[in-house]
Parts: sequence; C-alpha cells; structure tokens
Amino acid sequence: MEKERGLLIVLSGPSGVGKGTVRKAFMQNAEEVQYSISVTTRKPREGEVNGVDYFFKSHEEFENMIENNKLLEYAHYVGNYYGTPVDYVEETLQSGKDVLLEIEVQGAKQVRKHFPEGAFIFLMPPSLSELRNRIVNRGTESTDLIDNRMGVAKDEIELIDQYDYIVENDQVELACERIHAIITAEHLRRDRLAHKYKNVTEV
Ligand SMILES: Nc1ncnc2c1ncn2[C@@H]1O[C@H](COP(=O)(O)OP(=O)(O)OP(=O)(O)O)[C@@H](O)[C@H]1O
Ligand SMILES: Nc1nc2c(ncn2[C@@H]2O[C@H](COP(=O)(O)O)[C@@H](O)[C@H]2O)c(=O)[nH]1
Repeated sequence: MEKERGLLIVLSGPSGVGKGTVRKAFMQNAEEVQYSISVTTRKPREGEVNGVDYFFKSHEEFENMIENNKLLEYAHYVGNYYGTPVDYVEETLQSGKDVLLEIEVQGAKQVRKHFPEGAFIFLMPPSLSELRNRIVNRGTESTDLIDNRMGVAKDEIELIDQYDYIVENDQVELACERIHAIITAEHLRRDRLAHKYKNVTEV
C-alpha cells in the first residue's frame, strides 16, 4: 500500500511572538515532525549556526534559488530575503513524515496556494506591549529594526483570519501543548476523510 503523505504545518505570527522558542520546545517531543530549515540573506546572529538555524546565503545565491524554482515560497522581510527550500519539503512529506515551517505571513499566504490542506497556525502574543518587550529583551535588533518589526507586526496580526488556528503564546509549554492537540486533531480528520474508520462507524 502507498504511504500516506505527511501533513504540512505552518507556524506563523509576528516577529518576537516566540515562534522560534515554541518551535524548538515543540520539536523536542515531536519525533514524527521534521523542521524545514529556511534560507536567508540575513547575517547570522551570535550563536546561530549555518545549516541548523538557517542556510545563510548571499543575495546573489538567493536570487539564483528563486530563478531555479528551488523555493516553495519566499518573502522580502525588513531588508532581507527568507525562503523555504522546496525539495526538502516535498521529499519529507512524500516519505510520510510531517513538516513544520516557521515563516512570516507573506510566505504563509503563498504556501496556502500550494497546500490548501495544510494546518496553518498563527501564534499570538498576549498583547502588543508584551510583543515589544520580547523583541527588546531578546537583544538582537537595533531600536530602528525593532520599530520596523513592530510596524510590520500590526499589519501581520490583521491577517489572522487567513489561519486555521490561533494559538496564544502566553507560556511556551502551553503553546506547545496546543500545537500538539491541533496536529493530533488534523491527523484524525484526515484519517476520517480517508474512511479509515469506515468499518467501525458503519451500522
Ligand atoms: N511565552 C513566552 N513568554 C515570555 N517570553 C517568551 C515567550 N516565548 C518566547 N519568549 C521570548 O521572546 C523572545 C522572542 O522569541 P523568538 O525569538 O522565539 O520569537 P520569533 O517569533 O521567533 O521572532 P522572529 O520572528 O523575530 O525570529 C525571546 O527572547 C524568547 O525567549
Ligand atoms: N516567508 C518566510 N519567512 C521566514 C522564513 N524563515 C523565517 N522566516 C520569518 O522571517 C522573520 C524574521 O526572521 P528572523 O530570524 O530574522 O527574526 C520571522 O517572522 C521568521 O519566522 C522563510 O523561509 N520564509
């Protein structure tokens, strides 16, 4: 029997809401889910490792990837390119494993066109002031860049209706539990659509 394709999970939300933090915590207890490492032209932050946090590329290299259709989606965000390598996503889904993308909203919109059946999750901050506190306390951006990211965040939050699920990131552990529950429910829904429980439910 042919193996069932994996589920594509998209985790999006404004900069600083905690996508990376939640994703890393979530992945510790999700062996069935593979994280898709993005490509970016942004310079590595202190401690970031090429091939682990991102594949760091020059503008020219990134634009070559666009031209050669190597990206499932990409976006220009606050001065840099970010994108998802398409081959990894396709091969992993084909092998039956779920794939998690952690991307901003323009990219998520593009992915929806290719994967309408994916699970699209929007991570929400408890408040805008808490969002700013989180970016400031992370200490990785200048004040100007923080202002840029906060400006974009307000527009991003307005796109919340385009998502299947909203998860508040008040506490990392709770956010992870909510995401686990969503994925379990999505698998059960797909099984039901595939008539997996036909014999049990038929009277
Ligand atoms: N639930 C939480 N409560 C308090 N602080 C949090 C929570 N989640 C994440 N943080 C903190 O908020 C900051 C931003 O988190 P993180 O870098 O994961 O956000 P992000 O959404 O991935 O940001 P970006 O989109 O800019 O990459 C970090 O310093 C992180 O430790
Ligand atoms: N459209 C895409 N957005 C991505 C991708 N990888 C990360 N991101 C998002 O970009 C911003 C900024 O990230 P940072 O690491 O510079 O803080 C953030 O919202 C990320 O989620 C991608 O492949 N495509």
